[in-house]
Amino acid sequence: MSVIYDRVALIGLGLIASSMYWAMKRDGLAGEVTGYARSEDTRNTAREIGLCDRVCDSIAEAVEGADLVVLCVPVGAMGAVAAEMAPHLKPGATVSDVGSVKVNVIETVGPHLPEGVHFVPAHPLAGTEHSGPRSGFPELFANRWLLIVPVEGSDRDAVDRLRSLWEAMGSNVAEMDAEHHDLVVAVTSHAPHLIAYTMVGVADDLRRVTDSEVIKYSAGGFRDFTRIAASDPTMWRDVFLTNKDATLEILGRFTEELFALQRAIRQGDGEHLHAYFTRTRAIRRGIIEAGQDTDAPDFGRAGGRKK
Ligand SMILES: NC(=O)C1=CN([C@@H]2O[C@H](COP(=O)(O)OP(=O)(O)OC[C@H]3O[C@@H](n4cnc5c(N)ncnc54)[C@H](O)[C@@H]3O)[C@@H](O)[C@H]2O)C=CC1
Ligand SMILES: O=C(O)C(=O)Cc1ccc(O)cc1
Repeated sequence: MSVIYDRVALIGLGLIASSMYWAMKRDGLAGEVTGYARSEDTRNTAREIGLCDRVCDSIAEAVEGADLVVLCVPVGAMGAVAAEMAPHLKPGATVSDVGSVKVNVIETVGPHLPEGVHFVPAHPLAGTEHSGPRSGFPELFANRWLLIVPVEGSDRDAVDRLRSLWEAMGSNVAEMDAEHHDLVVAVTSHAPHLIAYTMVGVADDLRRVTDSEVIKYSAGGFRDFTRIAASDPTMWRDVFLTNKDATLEILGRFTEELFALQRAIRQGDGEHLHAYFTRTRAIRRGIIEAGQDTDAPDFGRAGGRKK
């Protein structure tokens, strides 16, 4: 594949930035890629493992001359990072990010960017419970969604170029407005993470069940919860603090439904439980039949896993 950006700067060298670097380098999508992380330890690790063509000791040096700058730091750090780099951006550069929340990032980053710099926020719906510079791998984005959230006046060419980079890294790209994005991910990602954190916390509190039993007898569902609950605490603290309204809205609805199911169990209302589970099963089957579950094994269904 051919070079899409001559110079790319990655700010924050963790799971997402390192996966982007390995994917871009594997397929020759970028010329020189510079990197910066706040901690010296992280910068040294990056140098040691060859993450980035040049690891810089300041943001100014990293973004100097870059055609694309991607902010890959926790959502709560985006505004401060944008303020620090803004005076050093090349006119005509594109600034993007990979944050899990979009309204807050647009509000905190946008005002710092000078005229003539194109802001194209984005969010890869791909990740793992691992973090840091050693955790990335080039296939992370393959067959995963990448949501682009253009801001008012976003330059069409800048959006299309960023889209072509993510498509070249294997993503399926869709565009969405910021409020809608934050509500969608509150349902599909943020509330589920909080539920997993809570369930693992409950198991940990329940002294009558020992840790070894929790691990030994974990069936699929709880095992997934423990994996999710091992995710980076800083990243997830920032997600909940910055996607507050949408997450609280979904958790409010969740609690109401949970109370209704709790009452059905207490009252022995099997009809309610059966009807509820029948409805949720139909939703899952609908997703698989529509070929929208890129994770599900392909049991010969039409469409199958996206290639
Ligand atoms: N981990 C995941 O599964 C996904 C994460 N995201 C988003 O991507 C972003 C990055 O996440 P990860 O790569 O997972 O995080 P990570 O924890 O692996 O890496 C974050 C990096 O940012 C650096 N950093 C933190 N504060 C900084 C600051 N003020 N200035 C410069 N560097 C700073 C850290 O040292 C670290 O190198 C977050 O905004 C997150 O919401 C998006 C999709 C999936
Ligand atoms: O590891 C998992 O199950 C995830 O859900 C990964 C993930 C985490 C945060 C995002 O904003 C997008 C994807």
